[in-house]
Amino acid sequence: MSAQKRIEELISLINYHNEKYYNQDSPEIEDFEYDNLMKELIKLEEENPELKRNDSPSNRVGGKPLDKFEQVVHKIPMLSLSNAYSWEDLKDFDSRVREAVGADVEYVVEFKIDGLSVGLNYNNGIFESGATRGNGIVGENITKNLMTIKNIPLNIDEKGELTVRGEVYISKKDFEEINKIQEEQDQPLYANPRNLAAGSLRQLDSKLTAKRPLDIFIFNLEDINSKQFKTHSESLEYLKQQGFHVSPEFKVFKTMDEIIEYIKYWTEHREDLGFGIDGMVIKVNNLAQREQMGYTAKSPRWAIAYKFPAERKETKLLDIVVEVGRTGTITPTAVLEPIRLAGTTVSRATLHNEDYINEKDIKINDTVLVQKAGDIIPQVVEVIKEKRTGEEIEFKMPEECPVCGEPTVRLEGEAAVKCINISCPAQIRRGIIHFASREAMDIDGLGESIITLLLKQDLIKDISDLYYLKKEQISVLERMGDKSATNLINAINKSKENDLWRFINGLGIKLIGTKAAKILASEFKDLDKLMNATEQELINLEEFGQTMADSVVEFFKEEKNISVIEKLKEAGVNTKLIESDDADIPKIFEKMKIVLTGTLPTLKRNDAKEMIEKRGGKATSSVSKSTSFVLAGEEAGSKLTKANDLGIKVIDEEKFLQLIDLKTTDEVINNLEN
Ligand SMILES: NC(=O)c1ccc[n+]([C@@H]2O[C@H](COP(=O)([O-])OP(=O)(O)OC[C@H]3O[C@@H](n4cnc5c(N)ncnc54)[C@H](O)[C@@H]3O)[C@@H](O)[C@H]2O)c1
Ligand SMILES: [Zn+2]
Repeated sequence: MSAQKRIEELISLINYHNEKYYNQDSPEIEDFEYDNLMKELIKLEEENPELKRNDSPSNRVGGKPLDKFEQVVHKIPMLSLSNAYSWEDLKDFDSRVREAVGADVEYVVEFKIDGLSVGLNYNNGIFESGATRGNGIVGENITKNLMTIKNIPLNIDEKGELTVRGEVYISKKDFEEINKIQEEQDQPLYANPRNLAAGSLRQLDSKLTAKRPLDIFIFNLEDINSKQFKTHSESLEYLKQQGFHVSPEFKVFKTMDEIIEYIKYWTEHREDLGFGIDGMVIKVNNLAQREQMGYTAKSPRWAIAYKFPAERKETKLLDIVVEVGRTGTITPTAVLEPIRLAGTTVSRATLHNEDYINEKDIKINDTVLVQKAGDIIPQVVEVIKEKRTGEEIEFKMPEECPVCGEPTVRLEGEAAVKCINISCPAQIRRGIIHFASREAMDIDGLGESIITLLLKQDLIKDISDLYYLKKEQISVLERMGDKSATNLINAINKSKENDLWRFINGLGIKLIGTKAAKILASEFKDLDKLMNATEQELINLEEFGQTMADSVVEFFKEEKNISVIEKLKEAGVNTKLIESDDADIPKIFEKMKIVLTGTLPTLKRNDAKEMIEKRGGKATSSVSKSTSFVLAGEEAGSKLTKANDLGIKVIDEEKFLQLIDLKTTDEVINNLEN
């Protein structure tokens, strides 16, 4: 695969996983797999700078804010942190700092709390509003939910305007307890305290948030209009006085050697803490020096996060069992002779996937080294081969789903073996929730609780059954009535008219999110055509690659999936692209690749994009020889330089608006040449 194609695919995949991790609080892959995708992308971008896209996730923070919450633009951008994994990384950081601001440097070292970042705004002594990090620029307004956290003061003495940033977290004890309840109720476990904190805080109903034992540590004063501080440590002391629950144990140091000693101490003792930390954050203390060093698009240059290595111990691997996750991934889990590790008793460890087991040559009855990393869930790192006795038994991943019995698949280029049967009981509830969700079929009133109820009462077995529900079946359910039953039936019926991309997205094909669903809908126009698409046709699509193509092909091979789709069609659910009035718009940009860059004076980026697409053009993000023209606004940056280098026509908004009124492609070309 060409570098360009792979970059495109990596961007699609990373965006997809960002969406799952940051927006749905339910990652589908392990952090280390995600980090590998990101590393591969960064490496390819470094090797091919001309292919680097402005919208690459490698220069952005986190996910995108969900529109179920009110969106807020942060007064101060909420960035991420760059990472260090070794003493050497820390020393490099130290050199960079000293090079930038001189030898006289002080650092503050703090815990890196494993939670969710929030910003809090105060004015006139009152807590006014608070938001999640979102994409760093725009976050979600979660003020009401934050008000339920008792360690967030609602009133402070400071009367000026100020913004603080902190980490909302959940204690280790509560994390373990909640996961225990999840396990008892056969619900998915939370991967780490961060996902749990995030899920709890981003509830639409703050009463639900109030039920979760959330707490907060404040770690930065972002902005204050009534005072001036010289150092970060001074500002933290001040925040303590104001009644904030400031990150404990922060300390000031002069040299990296002392910092390393301090970090070593906490590496040993972090288990004594009641809350989870996944590293230590080192920050330049002097605020003027911070300003001098500045920021990258993603993180401050004056801080770095040191991530703890995992703790390890030896034990016996008694058995390997498999579990089908809510996304269909079949994960092998090691059953261990219990040991104490990093403060908790460990009797199970994840083996990730088939390759992992093969690479490490892990067998039942082996003596293994187990580690607990930032992810909380322990893993088997290696087999102690010298301790083999000949009693070891080889393990094979199941060829059939242990829950529904359908054949399992392993997609090209993917590590996971999966059950992709959309009516597999192990994943059905989640699949239906996804189908009805806003980004998919958008069925009003069909939320998690009613879906659970319908499943419990055996009224539905898969998504197609929704369209066969009768009002009388619903109105008798708990907390439903005649009116809400009618509303629900109407909403379900209305969704039959949805455009094709919603249907495709709703199917929950692995790795196919909203964006990919839209591409598939506009390319194939008809579900039947998509169902017969070849792998090569799919790979050729923009932003697609082998892994995604494979996932689509495999999905439509599965007989169960076909029968659900047939049932949906019979119910009258639309499976064709809805060609809107856009049909009348002349396709003057047919076959053209148009790059949008910078901020346009009046048009919003998305609007310009839509105008291009409605006229048959492709709005792309990287300038190349095949670019037809560039529509540039203010601060257009590197793309503009590149277009000029390649001799590609650059136009402004005014000119663009002239083009829009033309009737034929020839007219456009003539106009561009003049
Ligand atoms: N598994 C997946 O699908 C998936 C997807 C996306 C991201 N991820 C994981 O998420 C990580 C990236 O997340 P990130 O960008 O939030 O970075 P990060 O969590 O590694 O570090 C930045 C965050 O640390 C927090 N923090 C805690 N204590 C702090 C302190 N004392 N000072 C300053 N900040 C403090 C802040 O909230 C800040 O936002 C990666 O390691 C990646 O593996 C996983
Ligand atoms: Zn199954």
